[in-house]
Amino acid sequence: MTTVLISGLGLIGSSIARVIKQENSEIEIIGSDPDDESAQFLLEHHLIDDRQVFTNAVPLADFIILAGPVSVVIRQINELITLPLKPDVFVTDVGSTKEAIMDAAKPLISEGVNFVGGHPMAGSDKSGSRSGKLDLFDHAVYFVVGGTTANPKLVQFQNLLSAAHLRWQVISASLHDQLVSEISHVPHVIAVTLVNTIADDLSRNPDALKAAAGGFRDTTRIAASDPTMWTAIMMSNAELINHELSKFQQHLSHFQTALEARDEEEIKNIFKNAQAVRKSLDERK
Ligand SMILES: NC(=O)c1ccc[n+]([C@@H]2O[C@H](COP(=O)([O-])OP(=O)(O)OC[C@H]3O[C@@H](n4cnc5c(N)ncnc54)[C@H](O)[C@@H]3O)[C@@H](O)[C@H]2O)c1
Ligand SMILES: O=C(O)C(=O)C[C@]1(C(=O)O)C=C[C@@H](O)C=C1
Repeated sequence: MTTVLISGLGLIGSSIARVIKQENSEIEIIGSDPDDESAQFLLEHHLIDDRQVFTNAVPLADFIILAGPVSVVIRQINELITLPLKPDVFVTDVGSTKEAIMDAAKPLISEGVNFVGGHPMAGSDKSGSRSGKLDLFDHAVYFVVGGTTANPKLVQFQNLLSAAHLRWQVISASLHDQLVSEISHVPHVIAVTLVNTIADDLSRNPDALKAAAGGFRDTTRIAASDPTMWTAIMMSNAELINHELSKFQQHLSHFQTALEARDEEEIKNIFKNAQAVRKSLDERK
């Protein structure tokens, strides 16, 4: 019997459990999470078969999927070095940054443990196991760091997730973190900053926020995400995010200069450029 340990039964961990059970119901999934409510929900819905503490579950697992916040993933990788593991265990994670995680995994890898970093490029502003969905990852890119198709256990792991029809992409940790700083982390900071700016301005009239239509809602949905998860992401990719934020500030200053000068042509050029780029994103889908 194949045993999969999922540590972290929130949005991503529970969605992975759903995907595995969809086509591989015979696989035993052990869930591990300090949150009783998330674990209980998955047990009741037969999406995990058992719940155990991390240290007890690790020696039983053929596949270990670390799905807690990035800071917890790093802590658990360090813990794995001290725990008894099955000789051919495959260890992976789903964390949103990869350099810090791959660095933490170096001692484990040099002990011969089959560790491959991972990151599904799909998610939501919701958290917890109730929010997980079978189709959360449908046709999404799934980044793989440190793995090749010559790794039979990685291929088995990919087969476990076949119900999600993922688009697997091998990438280096540094390129990954650069890319996600631009397409995920900075957008998050901007959404959060926008909400806080407006909230300050509207503090004496809270009902005004309820009038917000699609524009505000679409640009700020992700600001409702879990602060613990996002703080861990910021802490582990701070330098690149900071660098990208400086570029953002330059673009913002450029826009302000054009606005102050009532430079109609430049304002329209800025909008035209963004429109073309944003439309091309939908065409490529
Ligand atoms: N939310 C997204 O959109 C998204 C997308 C891709 C990857 N990720 C990454 O996936 C990971 C999980 O994110 P999520 O959205 O599922 O968050 P979540 O908040 O829904 O779930 C995280 C879970 O980890 C649990 N946890 C905390 N400490 C733990 C510990 N010591 N041992 C075991 N579990 C522990 C929490 O109780 C919670 O249930 C993060 O590393 C995140 O960066 C998130
Ligand atoms: O769709 C969302 O709500 C997300 O925030 C998903 C999202 C992102 O696109 O930034 C969030 C974090 C991840 O690591 C990957 C995906």
